[in-house]
Amino acid sequence: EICTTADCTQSASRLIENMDANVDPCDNFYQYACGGWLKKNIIPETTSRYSTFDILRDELEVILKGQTPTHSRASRCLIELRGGSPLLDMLPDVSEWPIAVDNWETNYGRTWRLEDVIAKLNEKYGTLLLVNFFVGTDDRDSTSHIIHVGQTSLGLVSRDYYACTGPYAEACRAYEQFMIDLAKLIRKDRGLAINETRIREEVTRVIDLERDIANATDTPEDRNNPVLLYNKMELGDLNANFTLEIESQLFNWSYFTAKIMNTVNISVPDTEKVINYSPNYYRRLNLILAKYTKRDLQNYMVWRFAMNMVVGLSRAYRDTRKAFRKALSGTTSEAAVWRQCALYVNNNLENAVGRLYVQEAFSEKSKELMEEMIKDIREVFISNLDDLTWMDAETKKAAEEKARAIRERIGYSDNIMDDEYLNNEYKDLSYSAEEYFENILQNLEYVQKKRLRKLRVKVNKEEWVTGAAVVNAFYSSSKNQIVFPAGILQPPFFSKGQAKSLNYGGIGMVIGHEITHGFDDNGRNYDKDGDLKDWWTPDSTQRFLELSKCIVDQYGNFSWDLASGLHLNGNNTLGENIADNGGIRQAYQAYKNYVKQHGEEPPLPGIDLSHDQLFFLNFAQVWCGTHRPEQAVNSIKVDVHSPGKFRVLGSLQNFPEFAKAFNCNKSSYMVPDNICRVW
Ligand SMILES: CCCCC[C@H](S)C(=O)N[C@@H](Cc1ccccc1)C(=O)N[C@@H](C)C(=O)O
Ligand SMILES: [Zn+2]
Repeated sequence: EICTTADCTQSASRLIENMDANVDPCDNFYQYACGGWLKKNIIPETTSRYSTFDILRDELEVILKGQTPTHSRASRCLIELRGGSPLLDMLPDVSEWPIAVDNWETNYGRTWRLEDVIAKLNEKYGTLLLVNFFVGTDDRDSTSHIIHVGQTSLGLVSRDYYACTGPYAEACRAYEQFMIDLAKLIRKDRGLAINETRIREEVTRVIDLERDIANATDTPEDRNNPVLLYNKMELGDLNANFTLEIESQLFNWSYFTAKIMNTVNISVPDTEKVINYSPNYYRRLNLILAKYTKRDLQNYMVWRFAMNMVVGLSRAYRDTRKAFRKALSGTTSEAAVWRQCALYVNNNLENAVGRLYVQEAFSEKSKELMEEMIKDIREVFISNLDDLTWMDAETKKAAEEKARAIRERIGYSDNIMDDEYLNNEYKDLSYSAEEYFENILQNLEYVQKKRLRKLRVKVNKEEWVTGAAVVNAFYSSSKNQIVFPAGILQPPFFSKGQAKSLNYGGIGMVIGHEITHGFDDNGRNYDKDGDLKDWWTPDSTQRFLELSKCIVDQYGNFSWDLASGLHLNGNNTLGENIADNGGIRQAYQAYKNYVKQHGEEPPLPGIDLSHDQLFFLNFAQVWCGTHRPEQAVNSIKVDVHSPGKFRVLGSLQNFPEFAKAFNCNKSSYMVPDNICRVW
């Protein structure tokens, strides 16, 4: 008989609302699953992407709003009253922004050193520029931390934007105008003359410099093999082999490292081992530096810092960024203040916020249900190894060991419920209601110092890689750990009262996704202890690469209308696509096992679909959503995930059980001639 509980009724109505039953599921399952959602939902002006996922995150912010003191009106007024002064007052600390001050050469240029500025921006402002110096887990010794130097991030999010043509033209124009407007506004506030021509000239040099830097960076495709990235050397070798020279001043790596690590009382000898993630970038960078002056470099670096800080200042300063934000995300208005605050506080005080969220919204019962599902799906992954004709027995054995070694984290870390632990975590922080901007600076320094201090400390494998109030799930290759924060343990992914078909199509698929990450093009390079060690036979590696190529090509063939027809990057999204393809298979088989053991579930009211079909429908509806065109171009360049629509189409095209569940015939779009399968 039909299930008429509240959970069944609610989930049935949600499924019916979101779908478009007039579409043939075998023609376009995404349109079939989400047609109703797409008709009813318009992207709000304040968001760049709007989907089931984003709505869950918005709802989470509402819960946080209820749990945290609302943002006082007074402090909003104070932010307006203070104008740009909090930023202007700290610029001298980073040797000033030449374009927005007079006599820079006299007051700063003479004693200026590249190492000093990069180091200060790093250790005090958590801004990693030009030389990306950071302390992280040693890929080949996951119990230790080690210094890394990598390539810089870019103001225009991806190196491709610097072509400044086609879909990138407006972003470049807006980026340049943003810098001009900010420089003029600061000079005006400082009562300095504004020579528009001179400002434009200097801004052009900064853009040219950053374009050269962008072209010096390795592409994401060249950085997806962790084995090739792992270049271990001594700190002293950096001086010998990676010369950086600016106006005939040699960059001293030892002096630079000391400048940063002295601030956390850690001495680093020249014999210290470091990892250089991007040797080629540093070789190319030196050639570029020869073309520019100290002033250009300083203009560039302070700009990259200031451009991110205007959001914490008055309206006039925030407005300089509007056109740039529109060009990169498509939004035409800022998110509501309380949402900005909820998001900021969640990102900066994740354990305090996580506790409030868990107390309000998480039920302990979820934990044991999740443990059972993880057990089921882990077993399915392992038993599926037997079917893989492409992997030899030796490699299969190692794969099984790694799969069994995966540790799980569900809901939240017990630490956050421990008052002493939490008070200790925040003991060095002291905020003031009148100094919003300084509070932000305090957080930047706090987080950065915490990271730098880890160098001489062992990796804590028990530490969670995420807060609890997060609608997402994670895999950590160095911890060989899968994590399901409380935020994702809710409908449509999961609810103890909803049908198992929906739970397996929702969170079940997520569980499979995270487990499969341990075996994707990146994760497969790490062994069961999270160390970069090859546990594959050459033959199995060869076969893995061939089968992955099928997925690279399949997703690379998808052209995205919202991104003016740009094709997905099958390489940059490979890991997530392999994870999706594994996840859907494992979750489905786990569901079939469940039914075999416990019998068919009662049908849902008002929707005459089998539970096999409901499994796929719920999986697909997680991805109902749409993007603003600017955001689509942005995400196709930087997001490691394929857009939701293609995550649904790609993974279901590769899974014959889907076609069977919907009786799709061989000629339909959802049943391609050849399918890809890795796990
Ligand atoms: C920088 C990357 C951060 C997220 C990476 C993890 S593995 C991830 O991909 N999580 C999945 C969770 C998931 C899986 C299957 C189905 C639904 C949801 C994910 O897709 N995360 C999206 C929302 C994201 O991080 O953008
Ligand atoms: Zn993932």
